[in-house]
Amino acid sequence: MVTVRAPATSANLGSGFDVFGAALDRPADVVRVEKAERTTIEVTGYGAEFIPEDPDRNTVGAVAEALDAPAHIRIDKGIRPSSGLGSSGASAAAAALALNELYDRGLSRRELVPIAGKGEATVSGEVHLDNVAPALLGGFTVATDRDVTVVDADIPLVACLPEIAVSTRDARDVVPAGATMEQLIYTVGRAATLTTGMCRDDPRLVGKGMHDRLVTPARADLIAGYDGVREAALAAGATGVTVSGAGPGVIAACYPEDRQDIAAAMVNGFEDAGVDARAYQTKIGRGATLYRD
Ligand SMILES: Nc1ncnc2c1ncn2[C@@H]1O[C@H](COP(=O)(O)OP(=O)(O)O)[C@@H](O)[C@H]1O
Ligand SMILES: N[C@@H](CCOP(=O)(O)O)C(=O)O
Repeated sequence: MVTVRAPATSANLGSGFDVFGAALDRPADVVRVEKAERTTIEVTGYGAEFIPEDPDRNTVGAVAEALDAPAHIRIDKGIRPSSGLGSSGASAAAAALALNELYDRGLSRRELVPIAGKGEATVSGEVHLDNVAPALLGGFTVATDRDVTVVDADIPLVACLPEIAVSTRDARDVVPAGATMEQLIYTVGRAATLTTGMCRDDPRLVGKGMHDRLVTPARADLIAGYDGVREAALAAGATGVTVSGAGPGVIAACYPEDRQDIAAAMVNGFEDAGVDARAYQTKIGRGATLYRD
């Protein structure tokens, strides 16, 4: 039996739609695999009642197929589905690493990124690697269709998860079809600022670079209370706040000493809008961890 813990991830980080991603220190999914004649899936944990066990509809099914690695796959969800914290991607990444080990496929973590991406595509409708890349490789990742660049950044974060669901598929429908030259210049400036901040472990630059005028405003409309939560987090010391992935999670960058106040401010901000929420005080963390029993 092989067991893998794969972390939650926050994709986009505002200015890096479908490209930037960060592994979070917590929460995480745990996936256990055993060889079997055909793939079967069992799901327990946070939000398990909303996750199909049919291999054609669970992200791990496509991964098992792509690796030609039929298995009994047990998923213990630590990351709520439809959260914006890369829940579906974490399971796919964990399954890719676990099945690669179980069947001695010999693929590197980088080679497993597009395979895990196939699993992610079964639920979001399109391939995007910005969750599975950090889930497998850790750190801050810049994922394009050709390559993934990893920065082992050390940035404190607060991820706040309201008790509402937004599916990635639906949130992709509100993404604008195009951009003006002015919007492109603004986005490139912010993305470059964020990347520089990651390379320097500088929360101020990372927060500044999270600001986005293109995709985030459309998605913020799907999250009850978003504007109030953002204002509250900034007032409590956050250096930047944006929608995590496709939402409804909201992510804030900060200095370590402000993390607790920011977490409380964000939860209160959602409460003011009549929405229950929980906050994770976290930081950029490592990629999936493999255990062989
Ligand atoms: N292993 C899995 N873990 C989480 N969600 C899954 C999994 N397999 C399929 N799903 C489905 O994927 C959807 C959630 O994925 P998505 O909308 O991308 O949100 P998230 O940000 O949580 O990844 C839900 O409809 C859920 O039922
Ligand atoms: N780039 C994707 C990321 C979706 O992340 P998730 O955590 O919400 O699955 C998008 O923005 O659609």
